Amino acid sequence: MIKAIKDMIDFSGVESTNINKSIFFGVIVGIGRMIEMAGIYFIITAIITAVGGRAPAWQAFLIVLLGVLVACFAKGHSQMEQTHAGYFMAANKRIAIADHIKTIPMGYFNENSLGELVGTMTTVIENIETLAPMVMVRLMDGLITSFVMLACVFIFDFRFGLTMLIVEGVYLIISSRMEKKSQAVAPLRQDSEVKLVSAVLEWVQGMSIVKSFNLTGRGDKTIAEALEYNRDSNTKLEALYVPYTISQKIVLQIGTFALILESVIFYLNGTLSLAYTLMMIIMSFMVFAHIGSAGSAMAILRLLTASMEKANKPESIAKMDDAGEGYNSLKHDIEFKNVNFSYEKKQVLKDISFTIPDKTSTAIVGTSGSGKTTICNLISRFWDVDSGEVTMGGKNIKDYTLEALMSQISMVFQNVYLFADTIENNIKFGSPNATHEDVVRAAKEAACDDFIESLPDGYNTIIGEGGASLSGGERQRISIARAILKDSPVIILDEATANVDPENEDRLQKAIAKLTENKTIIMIAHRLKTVRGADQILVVDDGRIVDRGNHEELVAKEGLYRRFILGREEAENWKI
Ligand SMILES: Nc1ncnc2c1ncn2[C@@H]1O[C@H](COP(=O)(O)OP(=O)(O)OP(=O)(O)O)[C@@H](O)[C@H]1O
Repeated sequence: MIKAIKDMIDFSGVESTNINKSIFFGVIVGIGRMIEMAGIYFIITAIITAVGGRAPAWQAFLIVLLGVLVACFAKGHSQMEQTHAGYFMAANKRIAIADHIKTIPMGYFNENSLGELVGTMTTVIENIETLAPMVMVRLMDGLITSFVMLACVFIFDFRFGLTMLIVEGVYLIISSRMEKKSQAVAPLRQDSEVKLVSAVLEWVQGMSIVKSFNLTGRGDKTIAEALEYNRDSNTKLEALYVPYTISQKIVLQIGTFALILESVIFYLNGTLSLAYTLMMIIMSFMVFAHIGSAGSAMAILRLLTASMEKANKPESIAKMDDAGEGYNSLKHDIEFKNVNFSYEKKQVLKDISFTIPDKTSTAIVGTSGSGKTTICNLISRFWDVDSGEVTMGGKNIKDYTLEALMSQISMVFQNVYLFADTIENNIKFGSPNATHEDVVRAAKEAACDDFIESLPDGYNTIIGEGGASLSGGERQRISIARAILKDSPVIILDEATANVDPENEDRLQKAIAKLTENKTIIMIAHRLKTVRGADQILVVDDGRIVDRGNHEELVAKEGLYRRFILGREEAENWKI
């Protein structure tokens, strides 16, 4: 239990101050309750003895009122601090995870399900958000107040103190057994909740496939299994708790009964005054409330430690080495020197070497799966090379911080992802300080100003998640506007023209020309027109550069490129 409390304090970070404040106010609540009890005792004495008329009873009533006020005031503050700590520690954790995720290699997403991360960021942290401060406060103030009360009762009459000590001792032994027992089952429950989120996420993401291939059976089966696992682990945990919570309740009821019985016996044998007897009978219903509250918190303790372990996991993923410096070269030539690269065990790039001179354009062509996208991903350090090196501006890209490197590169992907936000914010994504005028200028240059203006809310139109409410071409032009606004010296284009209808192609070509003006460009191009204009063409086959040169040089010699061109000219109307 001590370790669990220590873990919670570590997890709460800067918010531990608020939790401590909440515990402090919790103890004040206990003191308020004790004042109430003292007031009740004085009322009883005043009524029984009737010495001094009505005044002592009214004065005693004021003491009870004081106790109630102290308890209410402290309870309110304790609750406020607790809520603040919960929401802020959860928010801090989510931000810390998000910051960490930005610095880990993309390989993590190959090996781990996205749902696992989403489940951690949502359900798991939400559990901690609502439960952790409450458990800490109940546990700490419950234990502290119970011990203070126990000490007071001991001083008042050691016979009652002894009974309370035995009852609370047995109660704590049962609670700690329950806490230990739940150690094995609680992580299963957390795991099952994450699995359920994963299953639902996968099902929703693949909805179009589910519909078009009528695979409802398979999708439903995955969700049904996740639900079953969730139900079983929840039932198992609850079943484990039941005998212990029943025993806890019985022990406290016996404790209350024992205190009442003792009061009656001691009164009858003349060792306890009537006033004390009545007060003890009333107190016997109140003295165990705090230990009961601590016990119920102990039941949730393991669930919380399991949640915290899960929430801490993403931050333990090894970061990419980011110890570099800022980008201080004016040049942006890129060089691959004997680069080898594998995704897990599969080697994809094999001893690749080439140079892209500053402010020139390079088209990468090759068969599907030959490694074109991988080359682009290594330039932006989405992954690190296995051996060899990639340099930019004459320095290994690992010698720059990730932020410095990414500030030099803009990417226009084949599948554009837009965030569920306004069009303006999507364009401003890489340049948060840009003004509205800058956004409009970039949109005009990317040939998307017309369609944006025709939308009911113009630049303030909210785009559906992933850009679902726009056509492929519209999404692509917005992503070009985003890149134009960022104005980086290096542009990576991955089949940027693939989604555009012939009508818009001209405008898009102009947009791309504007984007790439005076820049170092690497493009995975499918259109002959684009490839033809490149200063250099790299022909990739099975992870190797098998040919390089400009269009004229490459068509003049026998090789893969020439075969591509001749074959595709006939087959696909001049598309590579
Ligand atoms: N994230 C990944 N994890 C594991 N293997 C991958 C990953 N991405 C790509 N690969 C594999 O690496 C090889 C090269 O992929 P890459 O995407 O670089 O090819 P490409 O030439 O761009 O293909 P295409 O023209 O079809 O887009 C392929 O065999 C692919 O299956």
